Amino acid sequence: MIEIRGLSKRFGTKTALDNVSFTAEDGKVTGFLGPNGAGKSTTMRAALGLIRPDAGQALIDGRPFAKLAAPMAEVGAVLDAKSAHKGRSAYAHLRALAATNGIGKTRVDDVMDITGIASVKTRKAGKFSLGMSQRLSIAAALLGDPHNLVLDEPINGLDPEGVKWVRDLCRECARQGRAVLLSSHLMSEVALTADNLVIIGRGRILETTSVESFVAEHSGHTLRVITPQPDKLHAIFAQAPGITITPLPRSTGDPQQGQAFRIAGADLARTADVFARAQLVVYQFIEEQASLEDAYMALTHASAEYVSKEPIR
Ligand SMILES: Nc1ncnc2c1ncn2[C@@H]1O[C@H](COP(=O)(O)OP(=O)(O)OP(=O)(O)O)[C@@H](O)[C@H]1O
Repeated sequence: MIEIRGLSKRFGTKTALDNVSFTAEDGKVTGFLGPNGAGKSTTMRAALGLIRPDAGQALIDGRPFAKLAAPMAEVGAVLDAKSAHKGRSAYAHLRALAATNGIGKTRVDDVMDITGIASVKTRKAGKFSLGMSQRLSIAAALLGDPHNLVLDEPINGLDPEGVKWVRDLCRECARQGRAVLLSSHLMSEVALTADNLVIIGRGRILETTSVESFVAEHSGHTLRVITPQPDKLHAIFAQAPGITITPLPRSTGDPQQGQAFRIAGADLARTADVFARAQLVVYQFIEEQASLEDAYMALTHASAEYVSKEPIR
């Protein structure tokens, strides 16, 4: 179990973490999501004792990293895929790590098999593609057969087969009872892999929830309507509890006249019937599948540090 308790960290005048707390439970994959610069890596580095927080603490199975008796057996980490010595072969890199941590040769062979890099064991790490480097980092993380895994954007650079492999590996590790903390900035990826979600923006926790709850809350159908009679539209649903009407910005291809709205909580056929009986004029009426990515973007947009303001010209 990885417990993050009230972590705060400033770099100069920059607040990287502001009272961050959450738990990555045993037997679960915890997706750690946030836009660039949100504080994911800083939190993970603090959990691994690489950064000293200004306040709060991070505990691995109840103890700070510095107090772990056999760190590689307790927590394995992928922080930087390209951290291996460029001039060393993959095997020599893993062998050196194993030797300094009292881990035998057979485990080196095991993790090379698990991560699919046995056939390139003699190749220098500097010649590895980003995807192969990710596999090598994961092999190093697994060396000590750790009870906890901290994986910072492990799918970066992987091809679809590699992405699926990381997903299956995370699921299998959780099934074996390990705590897996997996960072990403892609909701679509995390939703397929994680049990729980921790969403962070500008160093603050925005939401901690389960994937199941997030999906149930955000992936429903909504209706999009464009009407020149917005007052009439509001009047139709004025007495309808559970139905919300939100004005939408105009999209490319929308009719020139009328105002666009999203209607949540209403059924397509019944709404069409109500519109017909009320003689509401509509220029467009469609059912949309709200995407998880949209919900996540809406949640984090206000706290995104790097947002493009201009379209590409
Ligand atoms: N060593 C450092 N010195 C100064 N500022 C730092 C340092 N490390 C991180 N920061 C700043 O702290 C904030 C959080 O950074 P962090 O790397 O934790 O974000 P992240 O969520 O991992 O982002 P990304 O997805 O881009 O990796 C950012 O504004 C970053 O610029």
